[in-house]
Amino acid sequence: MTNSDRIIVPLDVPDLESAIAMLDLLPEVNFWKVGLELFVSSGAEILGILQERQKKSFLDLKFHDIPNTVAGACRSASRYQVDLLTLHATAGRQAMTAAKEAISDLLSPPKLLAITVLTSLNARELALDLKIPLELSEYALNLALLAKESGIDGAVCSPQEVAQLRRVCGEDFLLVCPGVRPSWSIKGDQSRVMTPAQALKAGADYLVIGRPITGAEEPKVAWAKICHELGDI
Ligand SMILES: O=C(O)c1cc(=O)[nH]c(=O)n1[C@@H]1O[C@H](COP(=O)(O)O)[C@@H](O)[C@H]1O
Repeated sequence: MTNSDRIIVPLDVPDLESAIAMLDLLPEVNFWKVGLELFVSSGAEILGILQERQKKSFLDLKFHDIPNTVAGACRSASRYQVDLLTLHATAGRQAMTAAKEAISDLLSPPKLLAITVLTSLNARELALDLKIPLELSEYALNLALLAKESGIDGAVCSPQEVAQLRRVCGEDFLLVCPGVRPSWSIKGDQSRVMTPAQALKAGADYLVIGRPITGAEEPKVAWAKICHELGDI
């Protein structure tokens, strides 16, 4: 796999037409993420389009509910044949175990990823607003280990925690990092960031890179620049 195959680009757009326009603009991208904005506005149609175009897909709906509801949602989402699917680790052990169990009899179930600590949060918010009494990195590690123990395939974490998670959770645990910013792009609402090269070097399997590409004046140029920085082009 080349480094550019490790980049997942989110289709964070308000409607299906904009999503298709983005796919047409960036045929080089092989892995796309469909999140709340597009799924809530336009439903599952985009997932069929990605399949027709032989692209890999990540359905990022971040389920967070009681075990029965999370399990049912994962089972329902699996009908779209996506490669990756997210739920929150803070839903707890029972919800994660039930989610895994709910898709265990399927022929090609999606890999389940647990959200640890959102990359937009900083240590101050975690301590003062959310009243979490642990260091941010320790909290992220605890959530990742809980996910692993519950049979979840991997975690979503910031690049700033990925080296530690890789060390403790092992090579087989899938680690996907948003919060990735090339040196030439702005952070926006992301808080715990690293560059694409740093994030891969730290041990990420996949990077989620959105606005630095999709919000660029010329998305194709931004994509090529990132691939070049990763040594691909
Ligand atoms: O689950 C995610 O993908 C996710 C988790 C997280 O902690 N932080 C995070 O930014 N994301 C998603 O990753 C993408 C990041 O987009 P950009 O900030 O535009 O690069 C968005 O689609 C977010 O929904």
